[in-house]
Amino acid sequence: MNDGLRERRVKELEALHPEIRHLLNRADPLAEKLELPFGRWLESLDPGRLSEAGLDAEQLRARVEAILSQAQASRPDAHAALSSLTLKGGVDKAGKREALDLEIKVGEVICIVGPTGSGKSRLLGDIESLAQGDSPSGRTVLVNGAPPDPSTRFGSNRRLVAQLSQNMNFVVDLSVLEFLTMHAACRSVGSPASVVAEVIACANELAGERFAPETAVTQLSGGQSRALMIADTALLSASPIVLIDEIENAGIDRSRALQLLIAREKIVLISTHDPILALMGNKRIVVGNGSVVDIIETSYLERWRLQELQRLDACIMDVRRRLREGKRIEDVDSSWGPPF
Ligand SMILES: Nc1ncnc2c1ncn2[C@@H]1O[C@H](COP(=O)(O)OP(=O)(O)OP(=O)(O)O)[C@@H](O)[C@H]1O
Repeated sequence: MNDGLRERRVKELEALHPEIRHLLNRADPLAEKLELPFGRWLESLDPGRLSEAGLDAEQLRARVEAILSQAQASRPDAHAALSSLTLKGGVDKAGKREALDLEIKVGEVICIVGPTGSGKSRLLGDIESLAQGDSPSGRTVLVNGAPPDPSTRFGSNRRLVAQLSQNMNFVVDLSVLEFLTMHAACRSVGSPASVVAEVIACANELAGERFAPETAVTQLSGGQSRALMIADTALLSASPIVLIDEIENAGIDRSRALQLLIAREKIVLISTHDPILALMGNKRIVVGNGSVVDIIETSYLERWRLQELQRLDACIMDVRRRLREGKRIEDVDSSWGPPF
């Protein structure tokens, strides 16, 4: 154990992270020994009691050290140095060379489009694993123009990339408030209560139906969990690269979700079949037969068209809301124009 940890008072350690408090309490109810340095506290533990709790002193020390180093790695400044991501071509499904050399800068939003089965998720997977020619596509991903070091790729703190996959299933038995408070504590954010409140407010803005802070995360609907994870990623995650595999269902306000992520100076890559999302990026990567076949910059005229599409989308969202509320739609706003 390093001297710094040995000398730190138990009181200080347990205040740093909820999991440490939980762990130390399991080993020994803390009240009387809070002022002890951690090293002395470990020596004072009753081995019988420890083994009843399914622990031993060495395991306890290692776990505390791991939690502290994870919290350190996920601090906002841990990846402050990321400036670009470069994708270098591999081969398509037929083994033909892929002509790809794309540098993506922080702040850019890149959409990935292409038919079903064309390789959109594979491309996201390559970025998630920071592939080095060792995935089925043979692509290489560079961070700041160079191959990432193995600790970034394989370390337990691979926080460079956050991936929001299509299925979000919670397994922990916590309320939304407890879950987010724990995440805020792991990230050591300043004013955690207000950040947590902001995440909940944002998630409720994105989700079709509202949920309360006391709702158990396992009780959230698909759309609500997705909205919660998007808001959490935008406001609480330290990862500067965010990968999103489709924001599909349940009436999530997709435009607002993307705006939330764009505002955070991250690199965002989103695989989508949705025309509005596809046009919201700075560029779109077109994938076919397992390789990138084109990279298209969103033009001024396309952005203009996007506004039209967003107007139509707002109409559809409004109809959806009305129908869900059991209302009729004969009296909808006539300014909707041609579709009605
Ligand atoms: N370059 C490649 N070389 C070999 N296999 C590939 C390559 N690209 C994609 N694949 C494989 O092709 C299959 C379909 O790809 P993927 O799931 O990425 O498609 P998709 O575009 O995301 O599909 P969907 O739109 O239906 O989600 C996967 O098994 C994937 O691993």
